[in-house]
Amino acid sequence: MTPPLPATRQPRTIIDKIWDAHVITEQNGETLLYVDRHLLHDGSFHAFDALKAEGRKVARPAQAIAMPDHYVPTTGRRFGIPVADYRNLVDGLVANTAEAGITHFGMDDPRQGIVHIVGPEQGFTQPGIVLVCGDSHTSTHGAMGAFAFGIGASEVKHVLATQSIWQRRPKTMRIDVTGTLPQGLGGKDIILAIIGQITAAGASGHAVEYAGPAIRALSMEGRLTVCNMSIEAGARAGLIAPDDTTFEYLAGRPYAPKGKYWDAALAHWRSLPTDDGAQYARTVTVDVSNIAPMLTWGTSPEDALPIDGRVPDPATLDDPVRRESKTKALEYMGLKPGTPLSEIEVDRVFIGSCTNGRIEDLRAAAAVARGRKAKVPALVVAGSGLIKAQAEAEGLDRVFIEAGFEWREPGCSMCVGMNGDTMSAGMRSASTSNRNFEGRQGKGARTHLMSPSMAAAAAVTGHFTDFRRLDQA
Ligand SMILES: CC(C)[C@H](C(=O)O)[C@@H](O)C(=O)O
Ligand code: SF4
Repeated sequence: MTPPLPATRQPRTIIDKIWDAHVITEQNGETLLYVDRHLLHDGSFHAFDALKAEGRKVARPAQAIAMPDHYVPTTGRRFGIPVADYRNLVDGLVANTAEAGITHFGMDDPRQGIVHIVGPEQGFTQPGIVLVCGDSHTSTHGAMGAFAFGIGASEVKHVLATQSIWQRRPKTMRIDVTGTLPQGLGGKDIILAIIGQITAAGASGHAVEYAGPAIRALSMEGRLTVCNMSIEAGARAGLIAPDDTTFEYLAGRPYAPKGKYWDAALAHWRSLPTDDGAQYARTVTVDVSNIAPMLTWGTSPEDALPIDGRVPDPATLDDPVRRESKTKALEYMGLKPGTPLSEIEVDRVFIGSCTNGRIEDLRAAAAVARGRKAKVPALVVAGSGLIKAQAEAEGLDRVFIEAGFEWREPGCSMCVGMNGDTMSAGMRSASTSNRNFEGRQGKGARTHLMSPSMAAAAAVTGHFTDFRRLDQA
């Protein structure tokens, strides 16, 4: 009889491979994982305060980068931050990182932006690494083949002090995205279709690998959008095996390895994809060949439908708990069952965030805005200073400004409104961000999630519109 293969020779998923390579020790069902890279933002002050209170120091400052994103103003930056509370947080990050010797991209540094945009952009995010950040959308970085997840403030302190973190091994789940995505649709449509199908709790407790032809065909930007919203399906992390798209994106970026180190890294990265025959706890298939541009109607990202749909009727739901929660959602959203989505009017448009604030997103929105005029106030907020500069070099800022859109400085902005970019109660937005929870963009504000093309189409028509049929709208 042939002896069984040792554990490390069994076919493994990419998730298992990265996990196994980072185990330091195990205790009571938990694993101490080595952390390769750590991202810090202006909400990290609790962790620095706690570290100081314990008289401890940052163990590996070279393995972190920091930047303000949540609290930075998107206008009038050269006058500083007028609100003292926000200013103190942004200044606090400057002081904490200077003391620890951590690289910091300040508000006037062109590299500043949303952490989840800047990590990949700088090549700080790489395949095969464990990357953490005190922010739920850290799953974004999984698009480059990293095992990346959000952590809480006390865990941020632990990582600062030890460069390691205690974790329970997540269950693995594969989401196969099959079919050919219709022309003009992108990562946002895919992830909204996935969450619409599996629900906001569909991946709870799992680390998800997105696979299949529709994922392989996506650009790096589109993949980042998909992985960004893993957390909105309840996943602990979401990742995509690295391939030539990943390597081409990474080559030459400031933190990417160079010369012989690049060659060695590439050989390692090519060994990461899931082995044939590897087992996942769960597998789900989502076919995207026939989807139309997707948007949400309710207060959960799972409330997603194609633009040719109608507001659903909760009365038709069998489960009383869901019936009640969806009825409440419609009440909050001020919508009636049966209303065609394309007849819903909007008051505000937000194009930006770590979901859709990348150059490809701005190009897609500009293609719709070009030669048209915004009917409602629309904000365009690049995900980083470098993306803003690139967009300006391509003349996209002129396209937006001529169409009556506002062209702002980089940050989280109206995705969460922590910097004051909010809208008032009862207002309705078309937003390229990732969360449509009650109050997300201001108390009583109503958020509809969609792609940049769809948000721009809403801006120029004043209602939700299939951007592919704009000439008939
Ligand atoms: C403020 C921050 C910690 C929060 C997060 O964890 O995601 C924010 O980025 C969000 O998107 O809600
Ligand atoms: S852009 Fe939005 S989702 Fe992303 S980190 Fe900022 S607040 Fe969170």
